[in-house]
Amino acid sequence: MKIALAQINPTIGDLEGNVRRIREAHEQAASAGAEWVVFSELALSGYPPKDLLNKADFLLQNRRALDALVTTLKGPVAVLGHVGQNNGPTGKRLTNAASVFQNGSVLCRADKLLLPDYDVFDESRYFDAGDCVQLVDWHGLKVGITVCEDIWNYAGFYDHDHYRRHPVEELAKAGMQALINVSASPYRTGRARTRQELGRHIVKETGVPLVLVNQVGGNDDLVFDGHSFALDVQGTVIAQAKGFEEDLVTVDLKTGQGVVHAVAGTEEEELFHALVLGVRDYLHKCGYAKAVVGLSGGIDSAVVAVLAVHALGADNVQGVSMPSYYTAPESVTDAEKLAANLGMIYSLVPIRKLFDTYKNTLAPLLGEGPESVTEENIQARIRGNILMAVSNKTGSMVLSTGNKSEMAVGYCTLYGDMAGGLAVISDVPKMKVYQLARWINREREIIPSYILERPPTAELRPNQTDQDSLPPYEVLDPILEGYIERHLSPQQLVEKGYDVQLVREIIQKVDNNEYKRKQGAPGLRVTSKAFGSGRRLPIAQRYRPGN
Ligand SMILES: Nc1ncnc2c1ncn2[C@@H]1O[C@H](COP(=O)(O)OP(=O)(O)OC[C@H]2O[C@@H]([n+]3cccc(C(=O)O)c3)[C@H](O)[C@@H]2O)[C@@H](O)[C@H]1O
Ligand SMILES: Nc1ncnc2c1ncn2[C@@H]1O[C@H](COP(=O)(O)OP(=O)(O)OP(=O)(O)O)[C@@H](O)[C@H]1O
Ligand SMILES: NC(=O)CC[C@H](N)C(=O)O
Repeated sequence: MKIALAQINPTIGDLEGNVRRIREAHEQAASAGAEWVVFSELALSGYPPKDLLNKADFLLQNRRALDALVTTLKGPVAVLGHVGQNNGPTGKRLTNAASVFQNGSVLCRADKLLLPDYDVFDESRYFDAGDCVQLVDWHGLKVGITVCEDIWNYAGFYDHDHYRRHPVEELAKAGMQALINVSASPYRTGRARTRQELGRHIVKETGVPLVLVNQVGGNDDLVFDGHSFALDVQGTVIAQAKGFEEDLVTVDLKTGQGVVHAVAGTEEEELFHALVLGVRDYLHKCGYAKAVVGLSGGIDSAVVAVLAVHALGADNVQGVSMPSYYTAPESVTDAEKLAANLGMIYSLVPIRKLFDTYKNTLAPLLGEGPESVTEENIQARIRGNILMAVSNKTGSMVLSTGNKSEMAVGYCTLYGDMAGGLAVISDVPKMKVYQLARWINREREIIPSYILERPPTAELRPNQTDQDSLPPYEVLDPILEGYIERHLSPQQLVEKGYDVQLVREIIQKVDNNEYKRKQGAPGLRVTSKAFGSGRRLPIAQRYRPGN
């Protein structure tokens, strides 16, 4: 049985474009001699379609597109993820389905049995779970068809431990001889490895080969890394699609002969590709080709500029240096050097005069007295305003540069440096930003070395450094990771050796700044818990953790 793993990058709601991609991949697979072509979860609509599923016309378009594919695709069997719609009084709403069809006949439709509702997933808001597992008989070979989460609850291996069903075990009991899984499993650090570990666990326990086809591409905050694969019964990788790009690989389940691409180097390399794909797809899928970013001469904007240039091309990225009174000369020269190294567009717009005008204009309102956070924020907001003006005039999108550590504690200005369409590194803690920068510079200096060496500073008042307001990032980041990603209590953090007062202060800052993050641009999710759709907290609330 020769199978093609069709790893396509669908755009949510672009039925026409997605159908075209599906047809092209099907043709390519047929030319490569495949008998089956497997696509990813909800490949037809793109994953996740969210409340589009509440629109009758969207569902109609989906149904028509599916019908057209079922009736017109000739040749190999297709396994396609799509919205399951039920004609007649079945009592069901929609399902998250994978249909198996060939030359006009539907051989089976597997409705997803386990609907994830944790973190960024919200599936039972839209879908009903399927009733039973599905096996297709292919010339005597019983092939189990599953949809993503269906395989993530198997013999002690799970993402979420509240499901009562174990679809893989049910399939094994029903005599399954090969397992297919259509997935939309988003990237986070190490995820591709975890997926394969799960796969190896399944094939070893069940004794059947596994083919898993994952979506690739960015859809809003989520980045799908692809990395589709097939494993034989020993757990050997017999097909491996590339990471972070469309791909089609074939494998013969009988002989174990398949295309195996080398994947994933270091964690930093993977993160870099995930962020580049996230930026490219967010902008392109929103209809933007160009981006603009404020270049402060600091590490965050430098890394964002590098990512943007890789995602969009140097000619499509503009960096703007906007020095104020407190900007060190090196900040401007380094911004210029960085732009030159990247070959991107560079502009210099000093903001001193604008800042003076603001202060003079506001003096009657704000009174005399020393400068404070108010003036710090005015500078950040002048810069945000300038970047948005460039965006409006040139049709580019502003990329905001705040990292996860700052977003966590609110060390950022609303409508200032938080202005922008996409928060590129808002799920990357500051220490990781440095790691990424060192990886970027691994062969030659792209980010000027002084940017990596200087103490981090917002340069919004004389001689300011981040450490005037925050503990060193080496201390801050692990506390944030414990609190946000691992849900540790203050007491558990203290038991890890952190100062009790410090832990309390940091947690309070995180909790108090929910309002800022709610108003911030969407950010690319690259960890197990990002700010955004997977972390929903009330804003006006008074809960404080006990011990
Ligand atoms: N619950 C709530 N719901 C909605 N809005 C709420 C709110 N609580 C306060 N607010 C509003 O938010 C305002 C305070 O927020 P905001 O104006 O942003 O300013 P704020 O948080 O007071 O100050 C920003 C801090 O970030 C630092 N910063 C700025 C820029 C860049 C960097 C960097 O290193 O990258 C650091 C800056 O030095 C300063 O210490 C309040 O005046 C109020 O208007
Ligand atoms: N002088 C400047 N010129 C252009 N943009 C600036 C300037 N200062 C700040 N910005 C913009 O505001 C963002 C917030 O930067 P700031 O220097 O306040 O703190 P940061 O978090 O340390 O960021 P970075 O590491 O990029 O400096 C910057 O990333 C940049 O996009
Ligand atoms: N689409 C899904 O069912 C995704 C859930 C799955 N456990 C994952 O993240 O890989």
